[in-house]
Amino acid sequence: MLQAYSAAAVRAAEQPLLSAGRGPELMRTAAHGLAMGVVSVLRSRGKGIYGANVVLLVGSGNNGGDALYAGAHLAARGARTTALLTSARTHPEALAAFGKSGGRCLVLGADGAPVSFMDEARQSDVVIDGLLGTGGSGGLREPVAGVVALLAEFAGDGPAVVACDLPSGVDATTGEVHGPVLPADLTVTFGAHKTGLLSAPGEQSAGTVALVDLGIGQQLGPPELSRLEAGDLAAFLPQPSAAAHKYTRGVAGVIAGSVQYPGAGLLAVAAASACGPGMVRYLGPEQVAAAIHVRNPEVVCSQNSPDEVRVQAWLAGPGIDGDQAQLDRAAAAIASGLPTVVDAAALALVQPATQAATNEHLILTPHAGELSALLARCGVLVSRAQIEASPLAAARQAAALLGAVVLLKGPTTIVAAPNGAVFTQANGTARLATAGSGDTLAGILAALLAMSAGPIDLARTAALAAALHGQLAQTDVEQPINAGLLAARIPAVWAALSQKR
Ligand SMILES: NC(=O)C1=CN([C@@H]2O[C@H](COP(=O)(O)OP(=O)(O)OC[C@H]3O[C@@H](n4cnc5c(N)ncnc54)[C@H](OP(=O)(O)O)[C@@H]3O)[C@@H](O)[C@H]2O)[C@@H](O)CC1
Ligand SMILES: [K+]
Repeated sequence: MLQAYSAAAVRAAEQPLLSAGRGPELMRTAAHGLAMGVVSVLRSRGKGIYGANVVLLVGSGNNGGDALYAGAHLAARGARTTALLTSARTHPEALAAFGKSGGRCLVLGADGAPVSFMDEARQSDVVIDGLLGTGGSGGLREPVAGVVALLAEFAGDGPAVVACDLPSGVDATTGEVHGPVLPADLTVTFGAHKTGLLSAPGEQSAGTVALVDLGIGQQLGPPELSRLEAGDLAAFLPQPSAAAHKYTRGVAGVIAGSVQYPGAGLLAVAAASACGPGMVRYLGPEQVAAAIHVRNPEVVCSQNSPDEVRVQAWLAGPGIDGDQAQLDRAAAAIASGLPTVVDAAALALVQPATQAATNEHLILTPHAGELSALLARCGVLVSRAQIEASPLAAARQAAALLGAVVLLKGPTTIVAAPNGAVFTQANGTARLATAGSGDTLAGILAALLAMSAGPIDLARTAALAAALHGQLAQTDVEQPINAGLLAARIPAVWAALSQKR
């Protein structure tokens, strides 16, 4: 499991080593890791260090110092290195080491970078972004911001970008992005993953993240957030025991779809069933049930109320807009006390928790717009755009106010629990942002809840569902995909993941 920490927590963990006078050693280790990252990027492009053109963007703090020491390492091995010093202050020892190794320095003027630097950067093999690290606050300021905006324009098919600790302008703790950021191909981060590297929108500028061990692991407290990796998926995907029968394997109840929107019911049921629970019960209109039976004859369909049937977990909400009977069933599922995934139209039925009615059995699965409406019901007015700019904070706030697990969909899916636990998953690609994809996720999650034995960790199960859902888009990445194709991929993807046990 990946674990990430705030900038303050990483600094606190480093402090004993700094107090013991080991700061220079830490910086050397960090810089060496950064240089190795640059070498790996050069190799992936068929180049060696000797004769490579490397450009450094150097800020006033230790982040710039790391970049300069890495530049010195590369210059000493034959790279042509040019640093753009962006502040009157530069880490003195690192600057001296860089100069001694043959690195060249140019200085940022009030009106921007020298033209020769921009030309060189455009033709370089790698740009090292060492402007701001954990000490940064707010976005890059002018004139650096202008330089970065220009570099970002040609970063796609120009030089590779390697970020030092984190892409400058990404908040290390919140993942918020203020102003222009140079999107990195590789981020070499030091000591521990920073929360901002595993949260949207910052994560989308980080590229691949490589961690350099600084030996501070023992000093780090509890993580701010966790991320399930392949081995965790293998361990946590439920496997039926030898003695299992259809009821012990779990029954997932699905309240989704309506005459007007039958597709949501079909997609949710198909996904839930493909996960292999003991049974899927569908509650909804006869017309939708008839369509479900064409593709999923194993599903037991009825027009019952949730109180009249036995399940281990519910999904309520996809495609039930405007269907009063379905909305009534959804309300009954929410009130049942069973683990319940609340999606789409059913989110409007959720009220802030009271002593009489807790929400601790609920997993809410909004997108940013739906979360904005949920928060408004708690008296917090934040727009969809504000949530997209700061999804980690919004998901946390909603989980605390509503007393329920919140799975906020987005480029990075964020799962926040009322007890403060947070998972983020970014297994999916933009390929999953298609109509009906959320219905599939909701169906998977309901099945996983139903199949879980013993006390269920709702947040971890939600993260597991998001990760499995994301993995469905990772096979045959060249093929176009739509939500209708996803359920059929579940068994093979599940089996492949389980083999990593
Ligand atoms: N700690 C350790 O043991 C180790 C730390 N390591 C490295 O140190 C990094 C943290 O270094 P750091 O604390 O010096 O801060 P850093 O991110 O370089 O920049 C802060 C400077 O930038 C400025 N500034 C702030 N905001 C700004 C803005 N928006 N736009 C422009 N400028 C802005 C601010 O100056 P100010 O403007 O406030 O005067 C301040 O001087 C960390 O990320 C890692 O790379 C590694 O070597 C391993 C060991
Ligand atoms: K940086």
